[in-house]
Amino acid sequence: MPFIENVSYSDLERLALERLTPALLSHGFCYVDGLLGDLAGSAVLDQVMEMHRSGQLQDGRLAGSIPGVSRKSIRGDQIAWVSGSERGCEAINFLLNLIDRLISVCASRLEDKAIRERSKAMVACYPGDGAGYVKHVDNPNRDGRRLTCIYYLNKNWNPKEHGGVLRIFPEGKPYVADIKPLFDRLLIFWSDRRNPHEVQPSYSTRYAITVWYFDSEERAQAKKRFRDLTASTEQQGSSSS
Ligand SMILES: O=C(O)CCC(=O)Nc1cc2ccccc2cn1
Ligand SMILES: [Mn+2]
Repeated sequence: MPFIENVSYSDLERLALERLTPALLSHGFCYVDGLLGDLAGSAVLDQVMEMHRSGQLQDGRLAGSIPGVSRKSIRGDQIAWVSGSERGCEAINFLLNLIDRLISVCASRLEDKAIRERSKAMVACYPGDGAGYVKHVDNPNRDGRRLTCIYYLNKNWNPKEHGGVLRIFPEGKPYVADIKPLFDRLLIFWSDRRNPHEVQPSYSTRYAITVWYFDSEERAQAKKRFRDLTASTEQQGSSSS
């Protein structure tokens, strides 16, 4: 299905240079509305809704379980990881390519030039049962994730009625930033301790697609630490058995 590329590269480049990069450097986060336009944005929404309808979204996992604390009270999202090449993800793939182009223009001017790779896309749905996501930092311990990019898909979202606001608590700043998860809105922020954030309880179905861009050096070091850790635990395991 051919998509109308409603933003030429120059628009995209201008958006990245004149708005996204300065905001990331001064505030540490920024968002853009009307990224794809209604036609392409709705095509992405339709594909996400079909994934939800067909049961492809599963409960988000926690790093560790806490006895007596229900997972849903910490994070109530249902997720699926997609590369974009799957059948039925063509519009999602179009979105990911556009965000890749935006970030590659930004990366050439941001504090580190090593933003070269990204995660798969995490398609997320908060089912609207009052679940949210407690305050957290995406990358508290240098796992390689540098930028968090979240594309929201929620038409006619009214926070007074539906909640679901993403609240960012910028480190060291006297204010918080309340971001409504509005349709065709792209939010970008530094993934590390500069941006603790929470999703407030959502009372309507709330869809979003997230990708994380890695700093290649930090990612390589994190992978090495993980390899060393698993090697040493296996060694201990074999020596104690
Ligand atoms: O939907 C939003 O507005 C943001 C939700 C959010 O922070 N999701 C999220 C999801 C995550 C999944 C795995 C690992 C870390 C994660 C960190 N954050
Ligand atoms: Mn997060």
